[in-house]
Amino acid sequence: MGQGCFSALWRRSTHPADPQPDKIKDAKIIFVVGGPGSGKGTQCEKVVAKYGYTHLSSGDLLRAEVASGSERGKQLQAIMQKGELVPLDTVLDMIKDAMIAKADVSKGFLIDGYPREVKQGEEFEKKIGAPALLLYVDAKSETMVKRLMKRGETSGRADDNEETIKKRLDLYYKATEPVITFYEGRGIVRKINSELAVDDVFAEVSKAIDGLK
Ligand SMILES: Nc1ncnc2c1ncn2[C@H]1C[C@H](O)[C@@H](COP(=O)(O)OP(=O)(O)O)O1
Ligand SMILES: [Mg+2]
Repeated sequence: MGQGCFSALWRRSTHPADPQPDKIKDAKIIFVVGGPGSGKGTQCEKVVAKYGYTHLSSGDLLRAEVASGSERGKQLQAIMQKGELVPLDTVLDMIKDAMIAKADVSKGFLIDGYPREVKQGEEFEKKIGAPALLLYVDAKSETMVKRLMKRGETSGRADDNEETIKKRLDLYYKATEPVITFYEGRGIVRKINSELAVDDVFAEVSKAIDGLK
């Protein structure tokens, strides 16, 4: 998406009188939650191909915004360079803008990498809507480390190195696992065994999505 388009959406979606956000009010929303390297992105790609959902990865959105050189990207980069957390509202507004942009063509939305903590889930529901399903992509921490180290050989991602991987895993167990417990209370969590081969994992994912209709 060009940055001109993005900033236009940014202005529109934050205007209180604008009808645009209504377009996503009834959208089918799936949260995809799992540790780094558990296979979220891999499964989301397959869901896009089979079901026509739109895949929105919060990390990809942030990285794309930085790469675009836009004003918002520059602000994000400055925050990230200082080693500070990107504000919750910024990530959420980016997701919301991307959802509005795709509302007419999408069968539903896969929200990957968000919420990272319970508070983010609550804010999402206030500003956008409630998820119909939470796919809990579950792999052992040894498996995640192994996959990330391998991904790091080609991903070019600065965070795919042993030291950062440990930190990301710690944060995942501390902050993100409570998200799963929170939504278990609502009965929308489907646990997916991501230790299996990609296609076998996808068979479980498909069953969970088919169960939505
Ligand atoms: N079921 C599976 N079996 C083996 N490798 C897998 C796998 N699912 C994903 N991978 C590989 C692909 C990537 O190189 C790496 C991390 O996957 P990913 O989809 O990028 O994870 P995430 O988006 O959860 O961080 O592991
Ligand atoms: Mg990913």
